Amino acid sequence: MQAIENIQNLLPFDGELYSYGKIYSEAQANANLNNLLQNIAWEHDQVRIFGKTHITARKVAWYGDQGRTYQYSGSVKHAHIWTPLLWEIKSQVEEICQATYNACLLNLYHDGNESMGWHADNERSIVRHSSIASLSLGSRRRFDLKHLATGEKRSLDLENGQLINMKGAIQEHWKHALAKSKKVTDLRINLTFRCMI
Ligand SMILES: O=C(O)CCC(=O)C(=O)O
Ligand SMILES: [Fe+2]
Repeated sequence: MQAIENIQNLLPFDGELYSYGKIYSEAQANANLNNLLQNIAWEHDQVRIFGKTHITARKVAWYGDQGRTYQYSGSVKHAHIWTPLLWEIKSQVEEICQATYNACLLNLYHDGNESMGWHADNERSIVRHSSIASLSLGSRRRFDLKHLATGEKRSLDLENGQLINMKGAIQEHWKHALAKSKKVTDLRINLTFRCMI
């Protein structure tokens, strides 16, 4: 893990993106992945595209502070209460990113066929310009960013145990996506810690 002073913004303008590198050893990252596979209430997501509801192959889960519901993607999400491990990871991520979070969206990609399309996390239910910390566990996958106005692109290979942090105006000016990959045959879990209104 790098000291916070050494961390550089990876975006050229209009927002902030930081990578803290791998915050867990390979063994610890694998142990966390296995724990989350077992103990998270995974379910398939529903997304509406051009008015039609689709069930995603990717699985998701919402966790957060007790009794909270969140407006997200046009529906109300009831958050499960933090598991002991999620709470521990949240505390570690808060310390590294110097921010506090009250919710976590988890995504489970079974292999490289499963992906996430271009989007910004710019819902009104997210505190404006707040930090969204994103922890990767499992298979290495490519994370792409594209500036809305200029088309400027950036890409990062996200490793097992790597933590990144999106902040400031990034969600207003950049979209991001998790690319498909034919080469990836194993699973990946991603955790995004968020500050919801
Ligand atoms: O899996 C990833 O790295 C991306 C997840 C993401 O963009 C999101 O949950 O909003
Ligand atoms: Fe996102």
